[in-house]
Amino acid sequence: MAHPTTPPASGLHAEALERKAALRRDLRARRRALDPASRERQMTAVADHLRRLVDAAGPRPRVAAYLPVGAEPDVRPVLEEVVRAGGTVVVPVCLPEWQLGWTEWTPETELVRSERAWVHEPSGERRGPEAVAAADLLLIPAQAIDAAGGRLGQGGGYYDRFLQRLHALGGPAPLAVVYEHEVLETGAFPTEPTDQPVDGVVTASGVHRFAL
Ligand SMILES: Nc1nc2c(c(=O)[nH]1)N(C=O)[C@@H](CNc1ccc(C(=O)N[C@@H](CCC(=O)O)C(=O)O)cc1)CN2
Ligand SMILES: Nc1ncnc2c1ncn2[C@@H]1O[C@H](COP(=O)(O)OP(=O)(O)OP(=O)(O)O)[C@@H](O)[C@H]1O
Repeated sequence: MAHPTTPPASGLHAEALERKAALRRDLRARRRALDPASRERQMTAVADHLRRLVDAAGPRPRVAAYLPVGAEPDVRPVLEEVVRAGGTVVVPVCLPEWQLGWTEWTPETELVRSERAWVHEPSGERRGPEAVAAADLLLIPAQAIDAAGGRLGQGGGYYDRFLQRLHALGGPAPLAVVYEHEVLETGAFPTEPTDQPVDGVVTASGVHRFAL
């Protein structure tokens, strides 16, 4: 049997989950249809903003980020620069029960297809949330962010569960990285009590921090 990519829906939330699933399909299609010139322009600007955030962390920056899949914003060039500059990068790995573990990454790290989600990840030693709590910068993927910092992800609830655990440890403020058209008005997607907001969002327009 194939591994389920999303947890079973409880009856109570079924309607909200269906609305989110429909919006996810639209957003995926829009990402794939992005004009290559616009994608390129946005990624260049995003990389400039990310470089400034990394520089502000001082020497040997410690960054927790994601390895992009599909048409997700490509943060990899900046992650490569972090490693070249003597810093460290940790990336997520999908564990059972929709939990995220973390593992160190360099441009040489071999990636394997996750058994649990449509992502590639390193097969090295798994670390817990303390690997991220020690980071200077935490970049997370999203399909959309609303004007209050609400996050629409891939639907696994991986980051909701993880951010809840991270907050108990302190740790860096999570920043989502998305395309400009993916910052939506509040109410554009339903939020649930378990949804963990982000502290800010990085787009081509800049770094915007929400008043939480
Ligand atoms: N890069 C990345 N890593 C991540 C996540 C993520 O969202 N992005 N996750 C967050 O929980 C976890 C994995 N969950 C995922 C669940 C579904 C899909 C997926 O079906 N992706 C589509 C379309 C992606 C797009 O273009 O927007 C695909 O690849 O077809 C990806 C990740 C952990 N690692
Ligand atoms: N801390 C939690 N404990 C139990 N269930 C949770 C928790 N956080 C989220 N969930 C459940 O996980 C499911 C998926 O959540 P949601 O649609 O918010 O995923 P997402 O944030 O888009 O996904 P991802 O973080 O993987 O990108 C929902 O049914 C939600 O209720």
